[in-house]
Amino acid sequence: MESARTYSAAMVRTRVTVPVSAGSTWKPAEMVTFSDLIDDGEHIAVTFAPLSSVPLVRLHSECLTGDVFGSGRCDCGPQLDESVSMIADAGGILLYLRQEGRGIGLYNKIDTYRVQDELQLDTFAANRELDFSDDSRDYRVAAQMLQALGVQRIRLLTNNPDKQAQLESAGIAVDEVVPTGTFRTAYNDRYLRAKVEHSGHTITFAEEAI
Ligand SMILES: Nc1nc2c(ncn2[C@@H]2O[C@H](COP(=O)(O)OP(=O)(O)OP(=O)(O)O)[C@@H](O)[C@H]2O)c(=O)[nH]1
Ligand SMILES: [Zn+2]
Repeated sequence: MESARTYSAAMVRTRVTVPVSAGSTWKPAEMVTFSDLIDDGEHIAVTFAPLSSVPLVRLHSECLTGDVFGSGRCDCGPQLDESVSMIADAGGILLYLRQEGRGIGLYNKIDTYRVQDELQLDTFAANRELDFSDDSRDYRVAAQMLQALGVQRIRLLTNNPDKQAQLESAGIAVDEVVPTGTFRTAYNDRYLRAKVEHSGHTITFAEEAI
């Protein structure tokens, strides 16, 4: 991967409008693809009008098990639904980043699930058990996508401080961080607590039993 200073500008490749189901209605969304992204991934931007000069933006890392199949082991599916609704209402951009398993890929993530179950490890310890780093995601590609869309300042929808830090290092001004909801279940409670302990996510836990 090229360094932050030397990567070339990405360009918009194709824009198409599709109707997207958001809440109880359909909203037109533009699906945008790119050329010359630094990691050669097929990342996609989904934009909803109106786009203000400081749009609401979500960087969502791919999670096939949660986003598509509704797995309750994580909070990705409900976070994605919430993001689409909020951005469809307010206008803004969802960057759907093909960073499955915090960057290690789908099969490796499922291997870490097996290790979590067999050795009673949390999500980060299981990565290390299989010789992966805690989190291999590089968000410079998201900065490139925003710059290709002409966006320099954003309101960022996340609980993950690393997304803000990496975007700012790559030249995107984060004027405000908007927290996502807390989508806690009996199945993902340990996963959410590990995110707070290991990567400093700001997640508020209600005290009631689940
Ligand atoms: N390696 C690994 N990856 C996981 C596990 N559970 C979920 N993931 C991945 O974690 C990522 C979560 O992505 P996001 O929801 O965008 O990021 P986040 O760090 O939780 O930050 P915010 O949701 O923005 O607060 C996805 O790529 C999932 O596939 C796990 O147990 N192991
Ligand atoms: Zn997930």
